[in-house]
Amino acid sequence: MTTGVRVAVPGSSANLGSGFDALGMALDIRDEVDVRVVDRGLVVRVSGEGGENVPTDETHLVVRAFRAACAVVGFAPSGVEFDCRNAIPHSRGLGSSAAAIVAGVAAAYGLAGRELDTAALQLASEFEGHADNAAASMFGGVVIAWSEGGDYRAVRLDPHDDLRPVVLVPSEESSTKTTRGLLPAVVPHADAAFAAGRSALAVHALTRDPSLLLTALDDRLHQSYREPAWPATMRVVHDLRAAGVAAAVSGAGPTVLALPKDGELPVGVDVTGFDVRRSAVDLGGVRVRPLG
Ligand SMILES: Nc1ncnc2c1ncn2[C@@H]1O[C@H](COP(=O)(O)OP(=O)(O)O)[C@@H](O)[C@H]1O
Ligand SMILES: N[C@@H](CCOP(=O)(O)O)C(=O)O
Repeated sequence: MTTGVRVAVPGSSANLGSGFDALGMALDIRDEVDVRVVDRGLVVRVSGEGGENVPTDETHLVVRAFRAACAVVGFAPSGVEFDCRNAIPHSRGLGSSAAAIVAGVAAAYGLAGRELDTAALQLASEFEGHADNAAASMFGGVVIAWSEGGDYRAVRLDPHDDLRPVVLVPSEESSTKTTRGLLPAVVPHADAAFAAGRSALAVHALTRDPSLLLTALDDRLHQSYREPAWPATMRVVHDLRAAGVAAAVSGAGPTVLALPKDGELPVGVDVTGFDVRRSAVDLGGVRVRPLG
């Protein structure tokens, strides 16, 4: 049995505008976690993003997901050490929590010599509360995620080669839990119909015809309700869209996801206060390899 694994897990952008809680895309920004089985105890070391804020005991999210996955695969380590090197910004809508959870699950499966399976996606999605980010981090590419009678499921799609994501990351944080609380219990039927059409179109635009992205990423289910949490984000989304760039709030915000035709943002859109990062779609999802 392997006594150590290195896990590299991508962040993600969920919703993709019109696909609230359903669509996700993996991004080429990765956290890396080394997990080693030792004689006893628990050690958690964290560097990079969130290093000063996350706990370093059993309540650490990677550890919690690891323990839960160990129970699923029947693996009982005597002791364990975690070295977390984080690159995915926390609480910005780039799927850091899902990535942490997928890292913990993948580490447990890797140490037990098991391939990731439907139970792994189920566990990661239950932890997160929705499967869009978790499936993207697990499988890479573009995902459609759904739940059925309590079971979380997802399919992975190959993104169109021309997708050149740009993420605009503000310094302010926003908790996904908090902004889910801003969503109404019901929406107008016309908005639901709009969302059904646009999200179906988004699947085509993301995989076959990016010229349709501007129309396809238009949302009526979540962004406007959440706007009070991040007005500057919505101003940038509106300005980019008015300039012809497909843009949406990434996940539950406050990052903006843009998919400009050539990967370049137009001059003239004021992005002051945002760290503009050119990215790429991560195609492979979480990677696990033995540690030497
Ligand atoms: N790599 C990580 N290690 C430990 N905890 C993490 C990690 N990433 C995220 N978290 C936890 O998840 C919270 C952010 O989750 P959330 O509000 O869903 O935002 P995000 O969009 O970044 O997933 C952080 O404040 C932290 O408590
Ligand atoms: N569908 C979820 C996605 C949350 O993504 P995150 O990266 O902000 O955690 C939602 O919109 O609540």
